[in-house]
Amino acid sequence: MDQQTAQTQLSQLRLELNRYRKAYYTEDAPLVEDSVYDQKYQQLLQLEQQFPELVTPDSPSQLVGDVPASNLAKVTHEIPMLSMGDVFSFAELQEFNERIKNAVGHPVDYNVELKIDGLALSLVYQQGQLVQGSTRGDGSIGEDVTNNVRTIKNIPQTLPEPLDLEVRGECFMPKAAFAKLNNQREQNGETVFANPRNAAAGSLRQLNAQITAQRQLSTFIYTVVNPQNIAVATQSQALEKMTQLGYHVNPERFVSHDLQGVKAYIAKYQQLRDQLPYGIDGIVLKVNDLTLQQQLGNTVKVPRWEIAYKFPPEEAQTTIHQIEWTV
Ligand SMILES: CC(C)(C)c1nc(N2CCN(c3ncccn3)CC2)c2cc(C(N)=O)c(N)nc2n1
Repeated sequence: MDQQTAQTQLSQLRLELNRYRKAYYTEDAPLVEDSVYDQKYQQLLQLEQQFPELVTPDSPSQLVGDVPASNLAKVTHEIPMLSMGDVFSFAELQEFNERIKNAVGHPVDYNVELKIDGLALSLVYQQGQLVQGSTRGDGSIGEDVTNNVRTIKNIPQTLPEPLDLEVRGECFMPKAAFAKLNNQREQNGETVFANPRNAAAGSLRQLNAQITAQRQLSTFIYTVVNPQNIAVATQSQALEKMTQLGYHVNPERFVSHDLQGVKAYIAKYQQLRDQLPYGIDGIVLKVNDLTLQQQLGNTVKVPRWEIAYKFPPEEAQTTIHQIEWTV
């Protein structure tokens, strides 16, 4: 069968199966016999194994393999994990900059960071000991993944200072680990993950931490929730301090005094994107001065002092060019 036919059949099967699932799980009114659902589902799995590049995140096969959220204990975030405003053009970044300049009354420095394509993670430490790891969830209530984060090698279990701290970052699966995992799953006749972000989410949200331990997850930490505890005045100093405390912080960052530097950074990483050993889906601009961040405050869901610039979706990856990166 050629890819085109497979694509047509797969989208038809996804439509039917998602419709059956919806009827079965939400309207509690099955449309077809289980045997019909299973037969079509097996058809989908076989086609996806033959054409893994055709797997999409909305495929019914992407829902298995990780624990349904309901099985993990819930965690309430004392400080909500806010969303990020998104823009899709440099002109919109300039508007953002103008808004900030008007609100603050003068130009400001921005800390510019890569936007890692993973899932947000919160880590709580008491007296320098890791006591809780949780996912973002809906921003207020996430899932307890403490046992699972203890298996992630670049998360410090103990800090060099007895600090009470909450840090947040992105949990991701490196591209090489993702390729290896999907090959293994294909060999074992299991479903494959559509992309590294789904693979990271499915691997982190496991009831069995031993499964997480085999998935080579990684993190980049990007914020301290209570920076007053580490005596820093800017986002860039906070990231330096977190590096000293043993956290894995993304090195591709810099402080920009104007948007020209940001423009060059965007061009550089849009070029380098498919050579990075991890997925990115844009860049993040943050007012560097933490006092100004407080003054600017947050809207209900989004801080006023940061903005994410999203790259256009990456074309389907065919090969992964790896170059040595200091990560
Ligand atoms: C601390 C703030 C709120 C400014 C913040 N929030 C972030 N995020 C919030 C929204 N998130 C989210 N996730 C799912 C649904 C809605 N929002 C996912 C993370 C950041 C994500 C990255 C990254 N990916 O590399 C980053 N370098 N800095 C961030 N900084």
